[in-house]
Order: sequence, then structure tokens, then C-alpha cells
Amino acid sequence: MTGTAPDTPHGPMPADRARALRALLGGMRGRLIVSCQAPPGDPLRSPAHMAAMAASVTAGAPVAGVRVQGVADIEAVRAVVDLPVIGLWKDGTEGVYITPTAAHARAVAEAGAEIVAVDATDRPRPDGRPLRETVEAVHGLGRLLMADVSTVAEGVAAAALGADVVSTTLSGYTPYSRRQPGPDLELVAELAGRVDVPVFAEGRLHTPEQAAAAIEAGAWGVVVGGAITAPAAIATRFAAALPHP
Ligand SMILES: CC(=O)N[C@H](C=O)[C@@H](O)[C@H](O)[C@H](O)COP(=O)(O)O
Repeated sequence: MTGTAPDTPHGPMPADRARALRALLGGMRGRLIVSCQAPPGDPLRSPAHMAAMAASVTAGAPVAGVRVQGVADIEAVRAVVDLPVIGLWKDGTEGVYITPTAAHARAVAEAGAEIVAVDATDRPRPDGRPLRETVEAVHGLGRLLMADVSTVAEGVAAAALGADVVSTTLSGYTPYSRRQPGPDLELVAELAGRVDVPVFAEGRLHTPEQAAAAIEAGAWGVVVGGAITAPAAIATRFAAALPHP
């Protein structure tokens, strides 16, 4: 990680704020961030349930932060969890849907997320505006930006635009990226060698061994979702291992 402070559109971020944000990232080094999200239609899909999930996970385990979807969920989690929140807003299900515009990013930041996760893939954005506008909006509100990418080139481009962290979140979810059952540790390693901002491993981390391997591959931290917070997915894996699933 470099010591560079993110700039606001009106000049450099105040030194104390920049120090606080650097400290926040420092606190995630080598550690686990838990993504607390439930898909539409899931019985756990509500701000109250996600707040309880986040509170339960973080009270019982040495977790360095949580990743939370949706303005209402972020506000609910913020009220009960005293850890850094990586916030996002999924709007839609196709193409660029993770915090797709600067307006979405502003709402996520204002809901209380210290880090705003946004789709930074090389696909058309729904409002046709450049990613740079979102980066500026997030920095203007004194927050950090996590670039969710699917390839090395996307991570390099996002870091060059001012993303404060890069995450492998979307590897396997764009038509042109590697598809595999487990995490894309190759992408983690390649990105870690190419960008000088922290790289997070995220997506299909199913086991503690994979999480450790991601750190070994160069990840600053790991973000784990379904393997911890999606009961049906966990139950399915157990059932699938039995003779009569
Ligand atoms: C592709 C996409 O929309 N990923 C989302 C990003 O926030 C979430 O649905 C994932 O749960 C999260 O990235 C963690 O991944 P996993 O649940 O595999 O540990």
C-alpha cells in the first residue's frame, strides 16, 4: 500500500482523515472481512436480519470488517456493529449492477460505509458516465473506494483512476473472465504484483485453507460471503457430500 492520501475534488483530503482511512486499511491486513448479504427472496433478506447476522458474526469471531449490500442494510448494520463497513448497492442483476453510478455510491457513503465497493469492470455503465466520476464522488465524501474487478487489466485501470483498494469480486461473473469453482488466486497474485494498492481476494472462498492461500498469494485481506453467511449454500455442500443428497 502506498502512503498516498485520496484527493477530494477540492484538493487533498485533510491529513487526519487520510490517516484514519490508512489506519482502517491497516487494520484489515491479513484478516477476514465477512460479507453479510442475502439474495432477493431469501428469508434472511431484510435489514434487521442482516444486522443480526453481522452482529452475530463479529461478536463471535475476530473479524476485521463487514461487507453489506443496500442502503437500509448498511444503516442497520452500522447501528449495531462497530467495525469498518464496505458498502455497496446492487441495482439489477445484469451487467454493471454493483453500485453502478456516482449517485448510488454517494447514497452508500452517506448510509455510513467507510469503503464504497463499485463495479470497476470494463463494461458499459448504465448511465454512460465514466467510473472516474464515482471515484471523485466517493473521495469527495471522505470515503475509500473498493474497485470490484474481474481481470488484471481492470484492476490496473481502476488503481490508476484512484481506487484505494481492488477486489477480485467479479472474476467469473463477466463473460470474458476465468470461470472456476473456487477463488481466482491467480488474479490475486497477478494484481498484487501490478498495483500498489491493497488487493482483496473475494468470490467463492469456501474454506479456511483457500482464505490462507489467498493471503499467501498476496491478498491484503479476504472477503468471505456465502461460506459463512448463506445457510442454504452451506447445507447444500454438506448434503452433496452424503450418499443420498
Ligand atoms: C458477483 C457478486 O455479485 N458478488 C457479490 C458482491 O458483493 C456478493 O454476492 C458475494 O456474496 C460476495 O462477493 C462474496 O462472495 P462469496 O459469497 O462467493 O464468498
